[in-house]
Amino acid sequence: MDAVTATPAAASPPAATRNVKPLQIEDISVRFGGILALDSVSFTVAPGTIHALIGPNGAGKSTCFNAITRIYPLASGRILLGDNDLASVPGHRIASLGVGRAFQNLALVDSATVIDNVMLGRYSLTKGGFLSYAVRAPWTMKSERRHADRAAEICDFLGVGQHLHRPAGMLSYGDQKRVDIARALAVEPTILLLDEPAAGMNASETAEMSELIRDIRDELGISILLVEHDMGLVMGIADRVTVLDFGRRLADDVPAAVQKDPEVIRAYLGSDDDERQETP
Ligand SMILES: Nc1ncnc2c1ncn2[C@@H]1O[C@H](COP(=O)(O)OP(=O)(O)OP(=O)(O)O)[C@@H](O)[C@H]1O
Repeated sequence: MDAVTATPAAASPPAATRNVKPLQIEDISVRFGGILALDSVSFTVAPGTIHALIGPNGAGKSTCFNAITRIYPLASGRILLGDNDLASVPGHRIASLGVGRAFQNLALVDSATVIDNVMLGRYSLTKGGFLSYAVRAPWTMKSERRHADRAAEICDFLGVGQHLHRPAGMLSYGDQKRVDIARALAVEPTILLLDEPAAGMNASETAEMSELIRDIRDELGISILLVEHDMGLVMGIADRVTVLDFGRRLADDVPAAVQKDPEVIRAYLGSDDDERQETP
């Protein structure tokens, strides 16, 4: 669907069931040698909202996700989740601060069961971490039961509760996507980063994914930052949209306004000599 013709979302009030804080991206820049992949980008994900980050190929969307999760260092700027400056904590602590991330290329262990994959996301919440569970230290058994129950509950919520003891690799692609989101939700995040959740899906799977993303916002009350090329999905569910182009912020507004923005239309449609065209 074209960026300009997708149907805007009906206004829906953000839920507030957890202690959800704003994610503030303040003037961040990321550099790869001579390439400025992000150039002083700012935007705020308001608590309990679905916020889409869109832009043509190479605009800097994945770089932004990787900066938030500390995979890439910032050249400058700040990323605040509530009072916590994410840039000042080690990468492995990001999940425990409340940031969950589901990946475009699924981050599942195919041969492990669904429940074990989701439990992998859970270890960031445990005192002894993965190792004490791996060696089955006695003090971990009771808490493992509790965490497994919660992991199963999350799988039920995502509609994959019937597959708990099947190897993840045996599930359909759509169900594997759900398990990957369950793994991200297992850290009990206050913000969930979703990287192209509808990639590779047909129209009915995409509609189900839209529903699921709405449910996560409305029923869990957490914020969602979404990178997605399917403009039908984005304009249908996002409360707010930030548009990047060549590493710069081009627009930041409600979907209906972004769709009419001439700069955004130009970035997506390109000019006659622009090779970056894509059909969102
Ligand atoms: N690890 C890296 N090393 C060098 N350059 C990189 C690296 N990651 C991204 N880039 C460059 O940074 C720019 C932004 O890339 P990025 O992957 O963030 O764009 P994107 O908006 O996610 O694109 P797409 O929609 O195609 O995934 C591009 O010029 C890209 O080539």
